[in-house]
Amino acid sequence: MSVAANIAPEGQITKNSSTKEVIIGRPRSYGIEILRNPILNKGMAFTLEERQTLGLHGLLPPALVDQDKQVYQVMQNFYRWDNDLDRFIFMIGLQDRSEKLFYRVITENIELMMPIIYTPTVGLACQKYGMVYRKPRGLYITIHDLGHVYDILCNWPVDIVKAIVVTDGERILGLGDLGAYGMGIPVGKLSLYTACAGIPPQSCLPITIDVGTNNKDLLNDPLYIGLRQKRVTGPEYDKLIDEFMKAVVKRYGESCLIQFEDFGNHNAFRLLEKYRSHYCTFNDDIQGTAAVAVAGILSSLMITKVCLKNNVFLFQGAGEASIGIAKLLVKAIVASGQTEENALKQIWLVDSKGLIVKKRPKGGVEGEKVLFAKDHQPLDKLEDVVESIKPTVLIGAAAIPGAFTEKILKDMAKFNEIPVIFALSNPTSKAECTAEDTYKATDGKAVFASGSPFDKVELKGKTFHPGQGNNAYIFPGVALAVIAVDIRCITEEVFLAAAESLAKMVTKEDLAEGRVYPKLCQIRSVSLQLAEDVINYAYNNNLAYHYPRPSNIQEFLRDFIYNTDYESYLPPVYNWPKYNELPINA
Ligand SMILES: O=C([O-])CC(=O)C(=O)O
Ligand SMILES: [Mg+2]
Repeated sequence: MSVAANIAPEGQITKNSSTKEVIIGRPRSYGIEILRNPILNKGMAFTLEERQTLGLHGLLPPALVDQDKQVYQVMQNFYRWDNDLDRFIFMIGLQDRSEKLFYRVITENIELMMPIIYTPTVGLACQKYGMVYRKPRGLYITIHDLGHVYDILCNWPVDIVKAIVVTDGERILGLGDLGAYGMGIPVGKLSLYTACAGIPPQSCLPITIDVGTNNKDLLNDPLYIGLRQKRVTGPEYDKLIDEFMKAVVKRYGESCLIQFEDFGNHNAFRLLEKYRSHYCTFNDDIQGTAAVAVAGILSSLMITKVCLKNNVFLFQGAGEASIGIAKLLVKAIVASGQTEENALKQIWLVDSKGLIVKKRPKGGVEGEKVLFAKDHQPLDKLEDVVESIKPTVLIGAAAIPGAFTEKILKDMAKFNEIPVIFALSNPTSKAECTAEDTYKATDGKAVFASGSPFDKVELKGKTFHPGQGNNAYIFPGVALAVIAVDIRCITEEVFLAAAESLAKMVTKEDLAEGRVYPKLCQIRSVSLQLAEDVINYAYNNNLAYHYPRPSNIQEFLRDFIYNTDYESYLPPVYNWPKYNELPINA
């Protein structure tokens, strides 16, 4: 018998499935539901009046614990765990219990928490998602749901969603195909929407599109939570994505932002080109990463003092990140007054077949790579390429750990007074080299940044501060701008504006310490400033639909920002006359 069938009108005696006669009518109190709802739950911070009014009295221990003390209690628990995966599970548990407390803890301890709820730990959590999974968070749309995607979106209990992060799990960080286990990424990215840019969590929706996985380990994993089949590709895949895009607009309107995350290379570029001018969408791995890397390059040139047009850029990898960065870099070079032709000459790429040159013995050059193919003899090994073209800036984004060998790092220091080395692959285990390797091999001369965090390095009595060139400096601020002023077409120039904004926020002190990004502990104020700069760019270039243009953008944004303070659930006190003094109707 269904639960609904058991519920009788208030006070009526009925029978439940266990034949005992009980009063089942409307429960006297829904208080327990409030405690079970992470959006409403304040735990022991409910006041005595609230406990009595809401039917919570007796359901909680008698002590009152305000939010400050709850934060202290959370942190005490957090430090008890001796590994990051347990800390991740603990924090997700908190998110499931009390959303406001979760975001207060994350926001106030962002430097400590980001490596847990985001890269690198989120990567490990995705690899073990079958074990980590506790409660539903986000939507799963599978290839078998073709024709019903809108109905699934209608099952999401929130009617106003402003932003979706979607993955199909094919290339989760640098870890490859994790199928439905990839859900950790949209969830983690959206947590940063709130923690870094104050976007209310209720307006965010994580989605995993499950078309199967080609990861044999997962197909044999008894805990796997996704479809146990090979990836569906081709027209059927495209049909599902197309239906998904249309269903989002039907359910949430054309202003709903759709952030693509961790799709395979072949789909990422294709889908971005297909949808970018008709939908409010961007690809974080192509465009977000591009903006953060270009920002890092612009600020590292403040240290090296080599002007943009005199640099030689070499990319290890020619996938989403490398091509995205290379293309945005061309725009940055052109914006500094050079021709596109000259800008392209400065940028070299290496893929799995070696240096990208026009005539390759091992097959041709395709797609976006064609732009960057050079008239040069083919070279297979990165070491030979570095020796031959002598880059000033070396960027890794192909998830090949150790790709930047000691010889390469030493050569970079030989060819440049201050070499710039970015090991951007995630998580930490996939970085092309470590911060320590870099500083040691270059005798502390290099400017270094990585996608996932590295600790500071002590060398010969000096302290080096590696920067974290992660798109987390970009996507929350861009998303806030997009949502706040209704930007419906997110152009490449928006990301250039974001990159310039981020580079501008790097201070002289940061540069003096070799840091090419603002300190991570400032990421919240950085994201808000970046949002403001993007909003100004959008209004100046007719991209914002929100009308009229706010006169004070900071004040305007403040209205949007999620507040982690608990609200009172008691009714407001009205200034009415006493009831017995009210005139009585004749
Ligand atoms: O998630 C991150 O840390 C950065 C990113 O988008 C990726 O590596 O795919
Ligand atoms: Mg990504």
